[in-house]
Amino acid sequence: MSIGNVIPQNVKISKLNSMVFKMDERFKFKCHLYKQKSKDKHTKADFFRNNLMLRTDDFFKSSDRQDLESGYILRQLSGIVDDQKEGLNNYSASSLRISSNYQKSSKNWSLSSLLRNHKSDTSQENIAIITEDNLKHLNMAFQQQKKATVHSLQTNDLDFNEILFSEDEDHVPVALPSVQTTASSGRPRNEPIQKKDSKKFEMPHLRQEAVNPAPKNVLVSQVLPKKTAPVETSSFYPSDKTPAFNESKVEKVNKYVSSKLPAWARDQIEDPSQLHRLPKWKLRQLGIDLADLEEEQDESYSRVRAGPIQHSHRVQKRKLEDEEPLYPNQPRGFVSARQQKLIDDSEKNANPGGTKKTLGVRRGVSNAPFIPPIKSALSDDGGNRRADCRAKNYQEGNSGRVEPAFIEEDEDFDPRLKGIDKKLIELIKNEIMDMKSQVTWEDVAGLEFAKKTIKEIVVWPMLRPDIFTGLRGPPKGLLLFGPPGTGKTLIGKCIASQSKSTFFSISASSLTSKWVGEGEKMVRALFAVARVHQPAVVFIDEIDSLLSQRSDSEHESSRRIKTEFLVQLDGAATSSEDKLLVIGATNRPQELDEAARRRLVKRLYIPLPDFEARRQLVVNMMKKESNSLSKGDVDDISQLTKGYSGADMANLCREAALGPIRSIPFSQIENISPEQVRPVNLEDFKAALSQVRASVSEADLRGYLVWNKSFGSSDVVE
Ligand SMILES: Nc1ncnc2c1ncn2[C@@H]1O[C@H](COP(=O)(O)OP(=O)(O)OP(=O)(O)O)[C@@H](O)[C@H]1O
Repeated sequence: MSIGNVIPQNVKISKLNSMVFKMDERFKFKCHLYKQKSKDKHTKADFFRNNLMLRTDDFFKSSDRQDLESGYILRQLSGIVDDQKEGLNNYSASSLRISSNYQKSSKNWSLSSLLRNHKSDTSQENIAIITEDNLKHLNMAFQQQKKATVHSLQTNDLDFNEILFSEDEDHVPVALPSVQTTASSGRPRNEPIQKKDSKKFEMPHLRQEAVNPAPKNVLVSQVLPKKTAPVETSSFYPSDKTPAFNESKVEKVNKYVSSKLPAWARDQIEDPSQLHRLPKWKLRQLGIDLADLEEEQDESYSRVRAGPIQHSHRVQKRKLEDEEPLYPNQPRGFVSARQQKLIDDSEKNANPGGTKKTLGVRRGVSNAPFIPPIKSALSDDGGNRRADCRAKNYQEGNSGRVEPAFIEEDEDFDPRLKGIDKKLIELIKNEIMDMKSQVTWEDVAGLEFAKKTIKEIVVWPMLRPDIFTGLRGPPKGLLLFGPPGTGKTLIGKCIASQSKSTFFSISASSLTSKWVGEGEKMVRALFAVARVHQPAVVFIDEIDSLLSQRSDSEHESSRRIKTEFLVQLDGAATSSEDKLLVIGATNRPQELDEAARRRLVKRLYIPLPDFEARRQLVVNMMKKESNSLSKGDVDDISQLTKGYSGADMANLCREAALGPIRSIPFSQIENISPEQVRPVNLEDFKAALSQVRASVSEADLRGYLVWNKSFGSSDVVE
């Protein structure tokens, strides 16, 4: 009787399809599992063969089998075994070819698609390749193979290590005996195949197994040692190795595998305590991935300990150091896609410290001890190279900037920069001011109170950190506010060159970025780099544009920058040990956010220069120029320039210095020597006064005075 006879001819494909689905819930479930879990084609082919084997087994055992089911199984068998090119009969090397013959990996793997693929084969001729006799014969051979396997396992002929610890993923296909195909033998299709003994049915590649008869692709029950004949644990491990996990881990794996086993496979398990010995590829066929268990454990571990990156670390460590696998069947060197992703992520983030991204908390910043800028006893006894370096700079009269080579070396190892983009670090480092031109306190005309206060809170604590401790500790923020051109930036430059600290000159625009999210990263990077280079001063000109009052209408990104700045300036995780001073300069103090105002503890009014300051300004500026100004002339100029800012005074001096040039006839300009140019005199200043006016209005000044009265740190005599 041919197979064609057992398939009702009047059943339409769609009907057949739905009937098969109804009848075969188990297979459907496995297909589903398979689709979920399996990624590679090897598994697909193995899975298909395994299911086919199970089905064939059931088919022959079942007394009340349905004709339809029989027909379906036989159709599959006929396709797989007898396909002219890639059937099992012609199976050569690649197991993938079998599966790809029937199912492209991109397509859904289901019975319905299998049936669809066979639509064209519904003719009796095509599906009746195998006769019932053939199938009986197949079953017989199959049973023989099964028996041989079980026998091998029981008698320990089999090398358990090879089965259980095999890293070879290229499985031998199921031990179905081959049958003669029309193509290979030219035998009429519905003619029964002659009975042959199982040896003769062996496929070429299976013949090699005679040396080691273990079929690698066997049923669960075949792989598991029998309860009655337990295998010594020691035989599962190479003698010089101990099991990679302890007893509790074995239990966990057993429990996990047992819980994940499909019902049909669970029925076949004879000894659940040996489930951990199943090879990984076998587990994968069953839709179980031990990496999931590992991850579950790691997640619970990391919840208690350090955070999720710990896991990837462990995986990475295992990969790099080739340490013992977490479970016995895990092949060395094999890393699952999920594990690889975690490794890649952790490498990408370059965050081996495992510091967790937290909101409002300084990343990975330790409470680093303060490093004094001058050579101290601490550095003498090998305490700190940076202190030595800074002390060297100090002694040599260099600016506060540390040697670039040293910075490089230092940063490579500084954990405070971990997790911060290297490009941002570079950008910030470019903002470090190298004060080649020294600015002294004498260059700043007037502003005595401001200078004294700044010396107190900036320069001295940097030079003598041992004295300025506790309550005497310097503030973290200083605000210089006042009319434009009064010397706020100049004071910043002076601090940079006088305090022997690393000076970062930052403008609000360099901290903002068109890329959303980059701004706060810049702020974070700024503070991290500054902490690495402490003692450090961060000078932010026009700070009002960065820390203006927060409002509902403003853009989310600028709001985040502000928040990050405030947190970095004085947040939960900022350390009081940090020698970091932020100096903000603004001529719009009333626009500052109140939280920022609070953090900028010292708020110094930098007023317009008074009479004495204007005098000093004129003297300072004119000393480089040839002039004929008497003391009285300078007093007159100072008197006439009331309300002028420092910048206005500088402009006035420049304008006055052009007076002698203007007095030279145009025809002589080309030939005149510098010595022949007359000196600057009072008349030039008087002429210049009509050109250069005060830039600050009375109304503006009143505004500053009011704000200073409310929030300023100094009293100004009006
Ligand atoms: N007190 C001062 N002593 C000496 N020079 C001064 C003083 N004030 C202003 N100047 C001169 O004015 C120029 C501009 O000053 P500076 O840039 O420091 O002003 P500012 O207060 O920062 O102005 P803005 O608020 O507009 O930024 C300086 O280069 C300097 O030449």
